[in-house]
Amino acid sequence: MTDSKIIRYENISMVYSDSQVISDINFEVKKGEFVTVIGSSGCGKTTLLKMANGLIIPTSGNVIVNGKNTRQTDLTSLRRSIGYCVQGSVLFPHMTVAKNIAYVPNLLNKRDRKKIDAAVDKWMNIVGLEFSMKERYPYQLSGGQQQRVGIARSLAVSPEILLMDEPFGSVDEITRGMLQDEIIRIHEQTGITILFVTHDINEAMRLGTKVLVMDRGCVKQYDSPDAVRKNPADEFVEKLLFRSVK
Ligand SMILES: Nc1ncnc2c1ncn2[C@@H]1O[C@H](COP(=O)(O)OP(=O)(O)OP(=O)(O)O)[C@@H](O)[C@H]1O
Repeated sequence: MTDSKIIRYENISMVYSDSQVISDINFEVKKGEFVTVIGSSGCGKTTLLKMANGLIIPTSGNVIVNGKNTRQTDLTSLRRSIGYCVQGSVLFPHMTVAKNIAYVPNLLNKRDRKKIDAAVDKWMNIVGLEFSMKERYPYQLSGGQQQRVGIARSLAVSPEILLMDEPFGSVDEITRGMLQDEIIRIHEQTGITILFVTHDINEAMRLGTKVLVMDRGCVKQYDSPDAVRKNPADEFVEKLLFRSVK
C-alpha cells in the first residue's frame, strides 16, 4: 500500500539560542496537495518550509519526506529531488536563461545534451517563457520573466515536491496575478506537491488546496480555503481574513 502522505511534520519544535520559534507542530501533506502557508511576520513559515528539504533540522520532532526521516536520509539526494524557489532573482547573472534552467539537470546528467535541451524547452514552455529568450542573460529580463526562469529551474529536475518561499513577492500586482495563474496550471498539469509560503492572504486562499495558518510558531488552522473562510478557527484567523492582523 502506498502512503499518500508525502510530507509529515511530527511534534516539531525549533529553538534558536533561547527563543522557541516553532512549538510542537503536527501536520501532513498529501501527495498532489497545494499547501499555502500564511501567518504573521516571523511566525516560523520559512523555518517550517526549510525543514522539508533538510536545510533546517528541527530541535525536536521528525520531518518525514516520502517515508524518510530528514535526520537519517542523505540530504544531498533529498534536495536534488525537491524543487526550491525563493523570492527575488537568484539566477546566475553570468549564465543565459537556457544555462540557468539547465544548471541542475546538467549537473545530474552531464553527457546527455539532447535530454538537457529537451528539458529546457519543456520547462520554458510550461512556465510561459518565449524560446527567443533562451540566450538572454538575467539582466535582460523583466522581474516577472526572471521569476519564471527561477520557477523553470526549480522544476527542471522534475521534482515530486516544490517548495516556494514568497516566490512572487518582488513583482508587481499584474505580473503576480499572471504568475499565480501559471503556478495553478503547473500544479494541475504536473500533479506536483507544493508548499508555498506567502504574506498575502488573497494569494494563500486563491492558490491553496489547503491553507496552513500560523501564529507565533503554532498552527492555528489547516484546512481547505473554503473551510477556513466559512469556519475560521479563532479570532486570529478571522482577523487575518479581514487582512487586519499586523
Ligand atoms: N538562524 C536563526 N537564528 C536565530 N533566530 C532565527 C534564525 N532564523 C530565523 N530565526 C527567527 O525565527 C523566527 C521565525 O523565522 P522565519 O523566517 O521562519 O519566519 P517567517 O514566518 O518566515 O517570517 P517572515 O514572514 O517575516 O519572512 C523569527 O523570529 C526569526 O527571527
